[in-house]
Amino acid sequence: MAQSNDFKPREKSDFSRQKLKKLPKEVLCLSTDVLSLNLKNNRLKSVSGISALCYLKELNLSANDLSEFPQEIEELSNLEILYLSQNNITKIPEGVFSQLEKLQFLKLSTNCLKELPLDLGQCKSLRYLNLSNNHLEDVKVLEALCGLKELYVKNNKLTELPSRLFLNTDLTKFKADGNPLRKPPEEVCAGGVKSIKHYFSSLGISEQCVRRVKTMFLGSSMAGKSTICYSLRKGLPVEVDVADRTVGIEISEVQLGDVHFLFWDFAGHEEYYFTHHVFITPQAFVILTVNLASYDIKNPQSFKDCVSFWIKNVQLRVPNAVVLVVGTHSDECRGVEDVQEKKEDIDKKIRDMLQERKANLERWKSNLEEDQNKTAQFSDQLRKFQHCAEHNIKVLDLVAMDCTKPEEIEKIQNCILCQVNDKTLFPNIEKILPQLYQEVESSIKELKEDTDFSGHGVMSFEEILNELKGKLEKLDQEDLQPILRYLHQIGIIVWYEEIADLKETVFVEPSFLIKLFKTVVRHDLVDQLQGISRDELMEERSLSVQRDKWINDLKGKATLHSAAIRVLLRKSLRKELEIDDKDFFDVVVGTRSSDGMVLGLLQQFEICLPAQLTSPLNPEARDFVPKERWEPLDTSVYNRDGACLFPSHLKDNSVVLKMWGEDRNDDIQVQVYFLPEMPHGFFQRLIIKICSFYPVHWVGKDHCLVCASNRLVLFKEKCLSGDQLIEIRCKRQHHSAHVNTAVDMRCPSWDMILVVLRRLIELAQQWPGLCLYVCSPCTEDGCSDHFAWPDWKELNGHNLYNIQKDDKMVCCNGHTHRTELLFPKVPKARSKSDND
Ligand SMILES: Nc1nc2c(ncn2[C@@H]2O[C@H](COP(=O)(O)OP(=O)(O)OP(=O)(O)O)[C@@H](O)[C@H]2O)c(=O)[nH]1
Repeated sequence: MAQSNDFKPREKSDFSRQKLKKLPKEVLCLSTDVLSLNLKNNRLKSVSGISALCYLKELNLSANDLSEFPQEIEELSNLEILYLSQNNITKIPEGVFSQLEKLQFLKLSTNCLKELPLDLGQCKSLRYLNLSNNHLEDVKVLEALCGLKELYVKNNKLTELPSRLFLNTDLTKFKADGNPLRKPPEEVCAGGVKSIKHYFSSLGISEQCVRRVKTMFLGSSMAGKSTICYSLRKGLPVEVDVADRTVGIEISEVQLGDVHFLFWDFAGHEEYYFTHHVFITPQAFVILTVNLASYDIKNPQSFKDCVSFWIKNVQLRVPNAVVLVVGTHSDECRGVEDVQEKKEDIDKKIRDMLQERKANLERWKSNLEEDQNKTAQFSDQLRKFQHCAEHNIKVLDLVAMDCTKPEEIEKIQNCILCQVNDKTLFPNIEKILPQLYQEVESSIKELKEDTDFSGHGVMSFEEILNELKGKLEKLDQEDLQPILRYLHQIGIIVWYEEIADLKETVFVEPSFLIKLFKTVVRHDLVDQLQGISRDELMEERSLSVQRDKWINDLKGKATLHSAAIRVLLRKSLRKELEIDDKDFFDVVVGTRSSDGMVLGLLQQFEICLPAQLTSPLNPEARDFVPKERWEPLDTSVYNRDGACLFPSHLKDNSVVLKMWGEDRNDDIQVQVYFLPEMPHGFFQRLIIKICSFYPVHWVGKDHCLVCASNRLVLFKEKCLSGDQLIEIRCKRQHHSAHVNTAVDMRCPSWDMILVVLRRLIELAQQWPGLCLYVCSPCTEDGCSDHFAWPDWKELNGHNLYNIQKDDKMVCCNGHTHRTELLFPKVPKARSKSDND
């Protein structure tokens, strides 16, 4: 059809979220001049007739029930943007994409694609392509797309990526996490496009195949983790002194057969759990040690402490991890039968626990499906539940052992080797690496031995480059960056290039860093403070009264003064590492006028919150409004030499409760349920995240109150009928009669609640095995009904205020609520001006 002069293209047609099962007449009767059609979030199984809309430039068919690729799309030759994500498409016929010459943006994520059509390579205009969450094994066809700028292939079955895709295109954004990649390994991909480009160009010179597995030893204190690690390293039983507790994490390298193991021995004492999850990374092999002698079949707490706590934590972080349970101290049990009985008990309880988790997820999924029939769309959430139910942790049957016998050490060694060589359990321990990567790794290991750096291994990037150049002449900065990034990912070195202050610093001895951490994050911190000598105090120009205050503030307010941190760090460096170098102390430990590296790292890991000893709280602090620029308070007025708040040390909520008062029925409330459960330390990390944002705050054990513009928002950890949740509350403003409350109800309190909610969701993403369920409870006394929040993850700030369209909502027990008290809805009068 020729375009006439008076042709005025119509803008957009929106038919999203209407539960459509087929294209309605209104769509088919649309004038053919429509340019953009949104059919997202319906239940369409086909889109017959769509080819009539031949001027379409943008078509959104995401979140529908399409199982076949709609062939008619090939006739929409003007199409530039096509969304087809979140359907069940299994195959794309050949010949469609060769017709779509103008297509620039294609989103096909979250489908069931096993392969790509060959003619996709002919879509030369494509700039953006998202193929994440499919079953693709090969993406070679994409090599031909030389104009591609962004490519996402997360969570597929890719083992190799085509080199030309990186060497011949202008790709700037690329994500491939969650693939069993060997060429390049996932750890190289994590470094970004530049690193992958460097990898492929170095691979051209020469390559090597390495078999490497990160192995994490977890379990309660005294279970025997260090004993197994040391014994495997030596090939003989090694007795560990009872007084010699692992603090933090110990890292070592061991070669067993042709597999190179990186052992991470995690401390079993509870105080250290808080930092563990950061180091529990995908694809690792987990060895869970259980002391069989102290395990008590009859006491459910015993299973909880020794087994289920650990498995649940790993599962939340790495949902498809492989766990080998090793039962130690079998020699101290009451005979063979006792060992066998305990083994069977643990194996059975683990099976039941995993089954229960699955059943719980199914239950919540059915609830959501029921809600979906009544109210809104929950496709994202349903998919997440499905994904969690399908990706189950693999827990191998318990192997009992006596760590004091050489033959038992050999037995466990063979068992570990046998498991990692099982391709069904570990499909990708093999990695292809350029020769240069291996050479740099070996040279860094040699450097560690060098006396100049031994002990701390803190080096600048320049120093490393200069040192290595002595051995590898051609190595330059461009080579070293991606290789260090890779070595950081596999845990051989630590390099936080994203933290401005640490960009130039490389820790070639990761255990040094962990030793520094353990000085501050430890169970006996009060004892440590008490043990500070007079000389050590003098060095910090402090008196013993100050030390008493440090102890009192730690006990009473969970706050550790920066001066105390410096004293403890210096002491630990001198004692454990025999380092006594003032310049080094100043950089690592810090001074009265500048924070050292350790403080920066503790904050980076969200372990503590910078606190002020005499903080000028300002309840009038400017308000946060989504999408608007927000400036924090002028922090220059703060006393620089402050303190750190460790929320995990807090014992009660009295400070918070004093400020907040009683909960009231008319508080605006949102509840976020954690399924299957809340990760350890989640609430404390949320406190740190939120309080870094709202400088006026009060913190308690499991309550936290933040304030801005005289409005208070409380969030607290709760447990209701066995389900764990975080409740976010804001007191309603009470107005005099003449004020239009409806207008004021789009109050900043919702904005503040949403800030907390967004940060919470952001944090939860660090635990891929975690599902969240967000709802507003019915606030009538005694009513347990609630209103589930629909899929809102993808909604932008503006739409968030309109997630429910009706003015009133009624719970299943007949209680009516104004929608704006349940969801952040813009009242009509206000929404218009907002839109303007
Ligand atoms: N008799 C006997 N003793 C064992 C066995 N395994 C470990 N031990 C001893 O138990 C004690 C604790 O072992 P560790 O290896 O230090 O325990 P851990 O799990 O590393 O403990 P944390 O460092 O607190 O996390 C040590 O004295 C070991 O020698 C065993 O199978 N039999």
